[in-house]
Amino acid sequence: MVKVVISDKLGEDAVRILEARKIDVVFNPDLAKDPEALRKELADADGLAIRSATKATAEVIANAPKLKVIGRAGIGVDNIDIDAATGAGIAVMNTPFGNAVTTAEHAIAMMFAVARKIPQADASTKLSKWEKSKFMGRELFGKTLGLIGAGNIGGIVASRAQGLRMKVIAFDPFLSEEKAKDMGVELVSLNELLTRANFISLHTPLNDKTRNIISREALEVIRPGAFIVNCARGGLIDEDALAEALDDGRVAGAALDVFLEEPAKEHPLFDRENVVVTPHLGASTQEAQENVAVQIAEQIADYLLTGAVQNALNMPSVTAEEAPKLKPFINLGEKVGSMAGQLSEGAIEGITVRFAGAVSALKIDPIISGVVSAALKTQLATVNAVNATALAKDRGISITEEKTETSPNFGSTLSVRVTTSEGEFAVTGALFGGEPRIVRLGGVRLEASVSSCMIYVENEDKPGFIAGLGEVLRDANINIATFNLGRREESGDAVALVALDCGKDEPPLEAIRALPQIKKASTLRF
Ligand SMILES: NC(=O)C1=CN([C@@H]2O[C@H](COP(=O)(O)OP(=O)(O)OC[C@H]3O[C@@H](n4cnc5c(N)ncnc54)[C@H](O)[C@@H]3O)[C@@H](O)[C@H]2O)C=CC1
Ligand SMILES: O=C(O)CCC(=O)C(=O)O
Repeated sequence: MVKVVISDKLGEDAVRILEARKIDVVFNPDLAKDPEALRKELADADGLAIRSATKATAEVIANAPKLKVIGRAGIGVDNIDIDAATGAGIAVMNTPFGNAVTTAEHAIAMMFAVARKIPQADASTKLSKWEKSKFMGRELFGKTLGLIGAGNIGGIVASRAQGLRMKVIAFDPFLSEEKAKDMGVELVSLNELLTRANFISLHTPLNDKTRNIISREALEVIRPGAFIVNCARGGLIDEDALAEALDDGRVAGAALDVFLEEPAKEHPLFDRENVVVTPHLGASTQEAQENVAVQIAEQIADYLLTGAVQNALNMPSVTAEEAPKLKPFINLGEKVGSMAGQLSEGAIEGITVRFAGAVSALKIDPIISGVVSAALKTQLATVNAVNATALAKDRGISITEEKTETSPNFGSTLSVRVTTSEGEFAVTGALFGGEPRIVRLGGVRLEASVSSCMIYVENEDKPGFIAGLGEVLRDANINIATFNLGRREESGDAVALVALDCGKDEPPLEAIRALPQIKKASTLRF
């Protein structure tokens, strides 16, 4: 039975959805704080569903040998080691839209809270102080809001702020002028934003480029009296430098939902009058939590049960409709790619995948990933369908795709040509009743199904060879399951693909290579 561990506080709907799809669910939010218990649960788990409390580190991933998918019920994936997951062939998914409105609303609420000192006034009033003159605020109307990052959440914040009649400017190097214009947002440099904005709101992911984007230097040029709102990630602001800027009045106030270290139970910024804080509540509404729980449960179940891929950060998307159509071709691609890889000699320099016939109209990226992963397995221990194309690129191996709409003799064929330092080798396969068949091998036509233990033999086509091969196999006590023959037209050499009942035993390659007419003999494992 497929098993999914939920190690964070996810909406109960996630459990209901997974169980309805006959998935064994372990729902234990305490696991987020107990790495040892999490490791034990993950020993036989296929999926892991988390929010932000669970840290899916390289160590956690290395101890989860069956894990196929990590699903983040939310947006930020900085608590997941994506490189480690990719290296282990684990798909990493998130739910990019489920909590965006809620988080944008929190940013707007925080902007009001810090501008009108609502939390401080609330606390004082409840202490019967009635300090009316102490809590003089600032209006948002007519002010400039500077967004650092204007994607999903920043975009929603922009539209809400425009409703409040604020002028919205943004620093986002990846946002086109056209999109910014549609949003009614003026694109500016970071420096211009810092010097112009009355309110600055952060909405970027945390990465090496954005870490400390509100740096000490940024705070030196910031418009005096600006307010800063951060409902994205703690590491975006240099917290020490912010404390100083708040103290000397350069920054009028800060509203922070996120912190460098979380949970943040004690923090130097907490003592300040002009700071409003919440405990990473950006996504915490019933609506958002239902959305992300339902979405991630469905995405995980779809992936584990059908192969559909949605919102993955490390693999191409495949819809639930595409998945069943692709599955047999991915399987065919793996067999053909593996055979081409196993029969090539020398370092692989390039892999060309040619799609002919109906298959050319399908989404081919997942098939290519399967081909490349299978072809490179002979050379790279760590390759898998998730990291294959990236790994190939890394090693300077070119991946080329070719498509033709027609396939003369079959509905569809898939050909893989592997180019190496020593030459090239090509294999073509087709589906017969949904099962992979090899229909061309090294330029020779034949028709062979693929089984777990096979040998490939090239020999001078002279009488007596097959009998000799049969004797060698008989002496090794290995039964021949199927025997497929073809002939190379130009040289007249024969090619044979022989399926053997050899289990884990090695076929007697040395004895086969000693046969008089032999030119080449290789074992193939699938
Ligand atoms: N407080 C909370 O509970 C929540 C926080 N978040 C966080 O909010 C942030 C934004 O999320 P989304 O809007 O969904 O992401 P998104 O990916 O839709 O938007 C991010 C935007 O940042 C821009 N960007 C990337 N690098 C940049 C750089 N170096 N400088 C300026 N802009 C840059 C991108 O072009 C993009 O437009 C993320 O960090 C996410 O983790 C998301 C949900 C809840
Ligand atoms: O799950 C949460 O409460 C945090 C959400 C969040 O930070 C995100 O989705 O990036």
